[in-house]
Amino acid sequence: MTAPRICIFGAGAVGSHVAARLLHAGIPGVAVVARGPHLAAMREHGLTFRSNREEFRVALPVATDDPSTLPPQDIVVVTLKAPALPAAAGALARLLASDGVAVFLLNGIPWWWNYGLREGGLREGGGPLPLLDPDAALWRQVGPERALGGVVMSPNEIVEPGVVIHGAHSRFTIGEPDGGDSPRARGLVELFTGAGMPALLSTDIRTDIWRKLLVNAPGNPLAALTRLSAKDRAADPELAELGRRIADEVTDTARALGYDLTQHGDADDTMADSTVWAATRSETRPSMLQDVLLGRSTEVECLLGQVQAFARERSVPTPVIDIVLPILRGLDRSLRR
Ligand SMILES: NC(=O)C1=CN([C@@H]2O[C@H](COP(=O)(O)OP(=O)(O)OC[C@H]3O[C@@H](n4cnc5c(N)ncnc54)[C@H](OP(=O)(O)O)[C@@H]3O)[C@@H](O)[C@H]2O)C=CC1
Ligand SMILES: CC(C)(CO)C(=O)C(=O)O
Repeated sequence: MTAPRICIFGAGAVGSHVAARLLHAGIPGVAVVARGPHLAAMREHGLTFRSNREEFRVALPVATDDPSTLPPQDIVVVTLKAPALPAAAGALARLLASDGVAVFLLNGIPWWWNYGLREGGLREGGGPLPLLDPDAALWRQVGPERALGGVVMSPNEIVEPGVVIHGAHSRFTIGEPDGGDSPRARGLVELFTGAGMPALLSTDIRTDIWRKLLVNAPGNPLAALTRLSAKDRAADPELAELGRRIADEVTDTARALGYDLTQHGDADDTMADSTVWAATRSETRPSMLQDVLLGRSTEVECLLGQVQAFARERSVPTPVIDIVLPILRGLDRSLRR
């Protein structure tokens, strides 16, 4: 049997971590789609992975900014930021083999949310979410049936072109939108685990997504708006309280949709670990703060905008999100200019 073709699409912080681990583990058939100075540095010097426990460098056999030069891929690990996804829909659709699968390793509510809903969700059988997939390009071209959901618990940052630093332990949670235990989801979990990236198969990926949102919906916007680390925000009682209130509004919204975030989810131990380091220990800059510092657009809609949209559909009050969201949208607009 030939090795599957695996492509990391959007190798920035998280994607470079994944690519480095797969290549370091000797997994064949790994290609990387990246761009700009990071791509140039990786091509010239390889990709350096650094954490407080280890440092290694891998050569990239195939690295390009033009996915159309790659053969059809069996597995595409998508690590773009959410605002970059719609524009990449056509390239992603062409890159995937007809029976290929794309795992979306992103924070926040994903574009495929309304696919494979079992119960308790919004608009069962509904289609694309306008805030996340405005022209339905992802829904129509990639197709939610080729998507797997992912939750990333792994702080990473590109500190210079060609170098990714990793701030604490990692956990990747992967699941089918319909909660099924499929060979393709299981295969991905085995691939990640075998390459030294602890991974879990989730049979309830939406609950796991909501639970990670409890970290990101308060943490990323407040980090982006204040430019403070998680540790410094946790030390400020007013910011900590604001964060708690956003998390409560996320919990209320999830509950109204049928997701009980007080129950243990598939990735619960991960959440416990994450909450500890995200809230108290971490000096790592959350991904949205990295975006602001680099002058890039932010993941405002998948982290807060869609939560507010869900809340409004279910008449859940979100007074704090209603204030923070327009400010964050304003910041986002200023960065897009
Ligand atoms: N970083 C972190 O610690 C964590 C991030 N996450 C989540 O993971 C997801 C990925 O985040 P992260 O890795 O930080 O994001 P990054 O911005 O670091 O990585 C995305 C990469 O994709 C590149 N890119 C964008 N469009 C294209 C394109 N068309 N072709 C080729 N390359 C492209 C970007 O390049 P350019 O820089 O030029 O735009 C960037 O290098 C997000 O949803 C984030 O919230 C989750 C947990 C932790
Ligand atoms: C949990 C955290 C904050 C890890 O850095 C993250 O998910 C992010 O940076 O987006």
